Amino acid sequence: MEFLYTYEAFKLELPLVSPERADFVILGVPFDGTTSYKSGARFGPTLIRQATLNLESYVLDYDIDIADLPIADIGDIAVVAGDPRKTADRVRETIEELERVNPKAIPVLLGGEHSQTLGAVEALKPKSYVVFDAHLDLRDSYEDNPYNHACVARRIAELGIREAMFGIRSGTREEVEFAEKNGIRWVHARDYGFDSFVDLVEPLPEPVYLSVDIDVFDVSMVPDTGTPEAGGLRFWEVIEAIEWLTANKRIVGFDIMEVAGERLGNPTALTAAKLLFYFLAMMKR
Ligand SMILES: N=C(N)NCCCCNCCCN
Ligand SMILES: [Mn+2]
Ligand SMILES: [Mn+2]
Repeated sequence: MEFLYTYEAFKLELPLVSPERADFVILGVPFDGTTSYKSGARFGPTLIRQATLNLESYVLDYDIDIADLPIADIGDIAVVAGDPRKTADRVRETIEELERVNPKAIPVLLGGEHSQTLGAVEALKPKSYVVFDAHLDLRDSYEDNPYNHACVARRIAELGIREAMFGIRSGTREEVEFAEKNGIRWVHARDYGFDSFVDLVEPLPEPVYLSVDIDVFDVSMVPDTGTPEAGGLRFWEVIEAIEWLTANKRIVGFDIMEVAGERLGNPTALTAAKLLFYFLAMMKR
């Protein structure tokens, strides 16, 4: 099928099916318009897909071969350079197009700036937003733009969607106060543990949208991202949490955002690719 705003990208090197028949639909969002520190998010989708070439499709832990799963790759969103709102509208419209032909498909976004998660959430209308991120992303506006990547959780909260955040280690006093006033619960990276994850996520209503800003991981693992932060989570901490989530909550959408860089095979992309394969496998466990 044809989507209005996507173009053919370098696709995932797995046996692929059409979006009508897929359980999972990969969508690249190469938007890089509001990055405040390190640029290169426009290469995120390509970097992640290319990094998957290094991986076995068989995931040892679950005895699942993701080459056996019905996965589609519908390419990348044609971005409106410099306009995160217009680009996120295209993300929303693309996912709405997909919902019309296959309402059961789970969109999997590869990004690209975190600002673009808003478009996916607007289309999918989850009741809860679970996010791994170094940053609160609760600013009302940043660099004069309310659709900046640093505001995405604020815009999502304003839709009445419940939120829980993990791996946080950066924010402003205003963001902390906004979270407090609006019942947004978050766990500092220093305090993070599996039990804290279950405590916060268990009471959340379904369905859930799951977002991983790649900068949640320690900067040593993910140096190629827009706003890297020391003191992050380890790979298996995030995997164990998502294992619980996929086993216990209905997930309607997933993304891995803020992957950047200009060198193929960079550690950030390798981390994102591994996370992608684990997510797909654990959804079918
Ligand atoms: N959500 C985010 N990624 N936020 C990052 C904000 C960048 C803070 N710069 C601080 C600059 C101080 N001079
Ligand atoms: Mn972040
Ligand atoms: Mn973020």
